[in-house]
Amino acid sequence: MNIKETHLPGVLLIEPMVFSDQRGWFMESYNQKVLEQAGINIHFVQDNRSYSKMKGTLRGLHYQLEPKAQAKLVTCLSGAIFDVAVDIRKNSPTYAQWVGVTLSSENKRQLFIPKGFAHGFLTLTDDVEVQYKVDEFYAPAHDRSIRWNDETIGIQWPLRMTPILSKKDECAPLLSTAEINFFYGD
Ligand SMILES: Cc1cn([C@H]2C[C@H](O)[C@@H](COP(=O)(O)OP(=O)(O)O[C@H]3O[C@@H](C)C(=O)[C@@H](O)[C@H]3O)O2)c(=O)[nH]c1=O
Repeated sequence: MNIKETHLPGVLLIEPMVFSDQRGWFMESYNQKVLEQAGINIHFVQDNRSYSKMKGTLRGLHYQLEPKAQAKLVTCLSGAIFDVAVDIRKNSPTYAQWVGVTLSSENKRQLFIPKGFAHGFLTLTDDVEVQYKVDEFYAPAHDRSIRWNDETIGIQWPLRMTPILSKKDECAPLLSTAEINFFYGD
C-alpha cells in the first residue's frame, strides 16, 4: 500500500498493492496497521455503498456536523469517479481549498478524507458503485450539504452539462451560509 499526501494536508491518496496471477488479482482494501503507520488512527464503524446509474451524476458536497463528523475512506468498485474533498475547517490555512482525484475500479485507488472536510463525487462512467468506510454513524440531524458549484470553492468538475443531482443537493447552501462547526486544530 502506497500512501501519498495530496496538496491538502490530511487528505491522503492510497494506492493498494495489487498482486496479479493467472487467476486474476488480489489486494488488501483496508489494513488498519498500515493506516496507523501513516498516522490515520481511525476506528471505522459503518460501511456504505452507493450505485449511480448514469455518468454525470454528482453526489455532494456532504459532511456531518460535530460531534458526529465523519472521516471517510472512499473506494470506487465499478466504473470511475472524480472524488473531491473540500477543507471547511474555520481558520484553516487551506480553508475552502479542494482536491480532486480519479478513483476507478481499474486504478483501485482510495481517498482518505479526514473530519472537517466536505466530500462529493462525480461519476465519469455509467454504472458506478462507490463504497466508503466512515468512523461515525449516520446522523440525519447533523447531515449537511454545500452547493457543488459554489464559486468560492471553484471545483473544476470534469463536466460539460448540468449534473444529475438529488433534490437535497440542488438546493444546498453556499459555503458562506452553511452551518459549520469545525475549527482548524480541533
Ligand atoms: C449517508 C446515509 C444515508 N442514508 C439514507 C438517507 C437517505 O434516505 C438515503 C440517501 O441518502 P443521501 O441522498 O444523503 O445519499 P448520498 O447523496 O449518496 O450521500 C452520500 O454522499 C457522499 C458524497 C458522502 O460523502 C456520504 O457521506 C453521503 O453523504 O440513504 C442512510 O440510511 N445512511 C447513511 O449513512
